[in-house]
Amino acid sequence: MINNQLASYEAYNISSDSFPCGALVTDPSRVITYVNSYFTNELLWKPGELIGKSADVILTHSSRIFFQSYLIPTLLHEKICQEMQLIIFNAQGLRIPITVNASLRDDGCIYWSFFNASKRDQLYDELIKTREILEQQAEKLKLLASTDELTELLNRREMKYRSALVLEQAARSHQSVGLLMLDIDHFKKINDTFGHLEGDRVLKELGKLLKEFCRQTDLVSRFGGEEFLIMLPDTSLSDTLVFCQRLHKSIEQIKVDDSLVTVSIGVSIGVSIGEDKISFTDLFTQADNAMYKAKTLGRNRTEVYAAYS
Ligand SMILES: Nc1nc2c(ncn2[C@@H]2O[C@H](COP(=O)(O)OP(=O)(O)OP(=O)(O)O)[C@@H](O)[C@H]2O)c(=O)[nH]1
Repeated sequence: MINNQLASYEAYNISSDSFPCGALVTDPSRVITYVNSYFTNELLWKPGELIGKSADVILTHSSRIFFQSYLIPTLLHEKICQEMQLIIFNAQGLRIPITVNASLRDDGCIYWSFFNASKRDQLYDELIKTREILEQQAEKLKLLASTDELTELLNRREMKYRSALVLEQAARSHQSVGLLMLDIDHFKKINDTFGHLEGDRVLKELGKLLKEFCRQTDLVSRFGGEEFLIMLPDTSLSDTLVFCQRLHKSIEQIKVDDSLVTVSIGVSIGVSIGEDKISFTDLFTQADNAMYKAKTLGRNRTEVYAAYS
């Protein structure tokens, strides 16, 4: 039966040279005793450069360490190891990633099969790159979903969400929270006089100023057209009012001009203070009422919600 099979292999001229992988045998001293023609055809080694040499000649430094410290002990113990990853050199010193299967025979010789894994590594690289791109896109989408495009401040939805969390935390730790509703005065006139593009520039500049003016822990948002909402965690009424006075001074520095007129920006601010457990909607309504009071009383000023004034 076996003789018949060998005969049929011979008929097809099959030998280990026919397989599209490297075949290599090492003796008990890890000296190479056989390589198939894959090493010549694909890896450009001449058989004379390998036969009689230690297997170390084809291994990179780190693969040699892995070979000695893991592969050989595993083979001695299990007699077989599969799908191990190594890097070998071709005859020109090029590093080739390979997958190795090996079995240890009773005579101490090890039979190795080497599969070129360059394509698999390329695929891994492509997958890693794709994952990085997707992560960056997800990050951008997250930012777009939570920020206002023009000013890059938090948008209305994100502000509501984060403010509610801050209020919950403040109620637990019995801290007061300042909420400021800030509305640019006569913004329609700015648009009408200087154009919408200039109006947009003012919104952007104010957004930048607010971001720089506030602490990292404050929440700063563009809540609507020319309305900004700011939440100051752990801030009392008196500290909030000091903050507002400084803010008015700072905002006055923003100018709009054309060749004929120069105008300073003014804002009306409404303040409410969350001391006990209060919902975002209630605190917001209070600040909004106070802001309308500031408008009514002449603009470019801060008013506090009636309960505190
Ligand atoms: N350039 C620009 N203008 C905007 C934007 N969003 C809203 N506006 C304008 O802001 C103006 C707001 O006008 P009003 O609500 O009358 O308020 P105001 O002129 O500021 O007057 P007071 O608030 O009473 O001081 C309108 O002209 C809107 O078109 C924006 O994104 N860009």
